[in-house]
Amino acid sequence: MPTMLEVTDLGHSYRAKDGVHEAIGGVSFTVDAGELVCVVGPSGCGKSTLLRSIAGLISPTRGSTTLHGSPVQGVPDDLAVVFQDYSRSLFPWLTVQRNVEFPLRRSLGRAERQARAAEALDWVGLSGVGGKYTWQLSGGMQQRVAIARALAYRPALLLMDEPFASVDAQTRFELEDLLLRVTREHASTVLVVTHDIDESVYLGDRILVLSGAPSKVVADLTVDLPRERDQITTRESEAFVTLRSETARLLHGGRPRSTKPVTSANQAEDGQTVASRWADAERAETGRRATTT
Ligand SMILES: Nc1ncnc2c1ncn2[C@@H]1O[C@H](COP(=O)(O)OP(=O)(O)OP(=O)(O)O)[C@@H](O)[C@H]1O
Repeated sequence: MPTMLEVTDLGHSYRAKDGVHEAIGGVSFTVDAGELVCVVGPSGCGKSTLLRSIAGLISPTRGSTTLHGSPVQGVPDDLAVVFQDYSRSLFPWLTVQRNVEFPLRRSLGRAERQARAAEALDWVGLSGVGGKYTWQLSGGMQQRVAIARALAYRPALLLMDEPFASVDAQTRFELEDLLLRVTREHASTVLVVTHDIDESVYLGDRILVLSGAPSKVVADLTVDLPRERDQITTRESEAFVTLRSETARLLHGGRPRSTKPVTSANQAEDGQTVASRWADAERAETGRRATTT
């Protein structure tokens, strides 16, 4: 499969009251067309910053991103983002149908826009609710509207930032299955940021494990599970349990089991160096938070 996304030595620093805070410390990876890649990392390591940089919403302080070969400078036309907080990303004064049509208003005529929105609502099982307002729907249904809106746009890359963190556990499972079904049916390329290790294994073709800030890729794990997944049998399988443990171990500063570099694109780092820097960063972050609260 051709490379859809190429992130090279991406770094971002914020100006803070007490100086400069380096959130991302030089991250490199690629995502092939049709892949679903999950990004996990400790809280505050810069996952959202990474996603916002890839989306062109902020300018990284170093490195570069290309989307199907074109440098990302500003928000690319063929990219869609789904955020955790659906209540802030959907417009309460528009109907569900109009919300889904909204990003298409400049690129398509009315009839085609309506057809695309209706089709996307059908993909997410919401064909009957196009005339309702978003506030008349449950949280899970609202997030399905947000997913439909992103898919109707037919993006080259779908970015998702903790997309299911605001719904209850049962709805989360349903939305995970919905995402797997619709993105596979449409061969979508997806990058999902999540803090949930189980979710990263359940959804991903690959998992990128980030260190604490300034974050780096400490492991690029291939999810060796059948593409057809099931909330019960997949989660019970030995391969799932093993990969979940390995991801958790790496997240808590364990050394990558492999002695070879974690990704060909990532600057090779010694696992011990990463682990100890991670612990240092977490201690610094805890101290920083304690002094600011
Ligand atoms: N606009 C900003 N200005 C200054 N610092 C920021 C800004 N946004 C984020 N940060 C800091 O950058 C670091 C990374 O934040 P980010 O939200 O990207 O992390 P995260 O891994 O997504 O966090 P979480 O898992 O808690 O959602 C944090 O220390 C955060 O406080």
